[in-house]
Amino acid sequence: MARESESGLPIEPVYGPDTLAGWDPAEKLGEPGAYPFTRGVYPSMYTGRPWTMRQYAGFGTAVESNARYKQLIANGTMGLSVAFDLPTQMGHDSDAAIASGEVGKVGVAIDSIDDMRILFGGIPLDKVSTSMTINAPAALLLLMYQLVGEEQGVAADQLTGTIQNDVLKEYIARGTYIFPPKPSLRLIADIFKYCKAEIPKWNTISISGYHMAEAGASPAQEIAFTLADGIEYVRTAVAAGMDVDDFAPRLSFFFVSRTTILEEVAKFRAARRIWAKVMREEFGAKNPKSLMLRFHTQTAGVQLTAQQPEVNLVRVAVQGLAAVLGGTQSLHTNSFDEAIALPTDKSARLALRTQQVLAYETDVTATVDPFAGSYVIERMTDEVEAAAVELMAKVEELGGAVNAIEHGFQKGEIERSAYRIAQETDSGERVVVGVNRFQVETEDPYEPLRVDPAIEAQQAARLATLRAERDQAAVDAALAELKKAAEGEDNVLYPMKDALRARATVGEVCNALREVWGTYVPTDAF
Ligand SMILES: C[C@H](C(=O)O)C(=O)SCCNC(=O)CCNC(=O)[C@H](O)C(C)(C)COP(=O)(O)OP(=O)(O)OC[C@H]1O[C@@H](n2cnc3c(N)ncnc32)[C@H](O)[C@@H]1OP(=O)(O)O
Repeated sequence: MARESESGLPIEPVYGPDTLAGWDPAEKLGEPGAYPFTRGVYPSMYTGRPWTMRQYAGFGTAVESNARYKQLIANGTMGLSVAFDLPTQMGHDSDAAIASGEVGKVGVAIDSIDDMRILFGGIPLDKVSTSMTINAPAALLLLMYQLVGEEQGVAADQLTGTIQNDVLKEYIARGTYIFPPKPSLRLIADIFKYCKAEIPKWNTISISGYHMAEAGASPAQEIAFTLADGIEYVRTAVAAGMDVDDFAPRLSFFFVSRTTILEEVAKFRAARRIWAKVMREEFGAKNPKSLMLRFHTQTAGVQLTAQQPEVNLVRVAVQGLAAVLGGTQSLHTNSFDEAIALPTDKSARLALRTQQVLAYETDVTATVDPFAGSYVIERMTDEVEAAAVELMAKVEELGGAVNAIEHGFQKGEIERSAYRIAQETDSGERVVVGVNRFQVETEDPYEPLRVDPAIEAQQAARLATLRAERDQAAVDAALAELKKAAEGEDNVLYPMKDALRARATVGEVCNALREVWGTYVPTDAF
């Protein structure tokens, strides 16, 4: 009997040559590194260079996070990935009333250029690529990174990295939005233009399905809604006067990797094929780099369990393997204790070691796209692609990603899928080892890492010093210029950079924009 995949598609007990009757490898696959990029974005893939091992980290103050980054680099990590605390993500200073209790909790607290300088102290920005998971205030953090680079003597055209900058999925699944869709999209177009002119090697956005998947989206929904968001961004930038080949090579993506290896591999391959077609056929992109869907992967946090947490090491290895077999460019493997608390030094190291085993002890990196031609993988790739394309057509019928968000479409679909998963887990139909089967009577005690609550007061004291020391008139003048640009059509990033250089804080800059653009309030249907 056929089993159902996570996307609700059939998985037959046996596939054979008939499965691929009429299937044309030239059309469906092409060569690795060539249209439609099913087999991967680079001709040599990991035989030329392994994926970037990029562990998401950050907590407490810039001092603690800087120490963690140095430890990760010493252990062999290949790129940095910064987690910011919620106040920073929402554009509030650490001493704002609304920040109370959250400072430094889920990531590092960054209030100003002073914190950013400490965060990257002793880390040469021309040698490392840095991803920053920041959305509504993405422009601010990017500019502060550029300013720190300037202080280190690193020219902007030498900087490499990524800002997440994907506000549409914040409305759908993640929640750290500030402004309404229209000014948010305008800000994103300003970022694309600024990077093209000033920081050309920067990946300007990481269009993310990960959080939708964590909220319950199936693999087909995950790629459909993510690619639909991608289409909205491309339309926005084109409408703002950019040539598609001027910004599309620097778009990047971010997906989850679950324990269901076969469907995940199919998903990654299908996503590449859909994006290549959309970019060529709908947007007329000519540069092959514009057609390449490059992506980061994080292993599925939602599949980790607080029960028997060491079992998560095994899950993460399987999930990481799926990402590598699917051709990811960059990977974060979760730490086994992440269902309980922030990773300790040891668990963060073990997570990285998992990637190193995959890269250097297995043979899956010895040949490109090892699953190509497999009856089941090629069939599933076609089926996930068809399911995703169908969902993307529904988004189009609703008028594109933003209108569909305002109708509550993506959220509703994801919630239905999440409900199905919860029901299957409750009934035992979906086995979760250690949770609904193979439990133990008593769990081993576990001592999680805790963030020191005193850091909130420390950050507030730093802010008080900063406000006393800086040239307030210069800050006020720069913020006034920023507001003027936000009211009109000038690129806001240039006056924003002047304000940040003058030591305006994250909260002050975001408040200036809030005054002009307002804030987003979800609609009832949402
Ligand atoms: C859950 C949590 C939350 O808070 O909610 C989160 O969201 S955490 C979210 C965390 N997010 C992230 O960490 C996102 C990470 N994203 C990225 O790093 C990027 O956007 C990425 C996916 C495009 C990967 O970039 P990367 O620099 O690591 O890797 P690339 O593939 O671009 O490779 C780096 C350079 O090496 C070259 N290169 C790589 N492989 C090959 C090969 N086989 N042959 C020839 N060249 C190659 C590339 O062309 C590129 O150079 P050139 O550039 O010159 O072409």
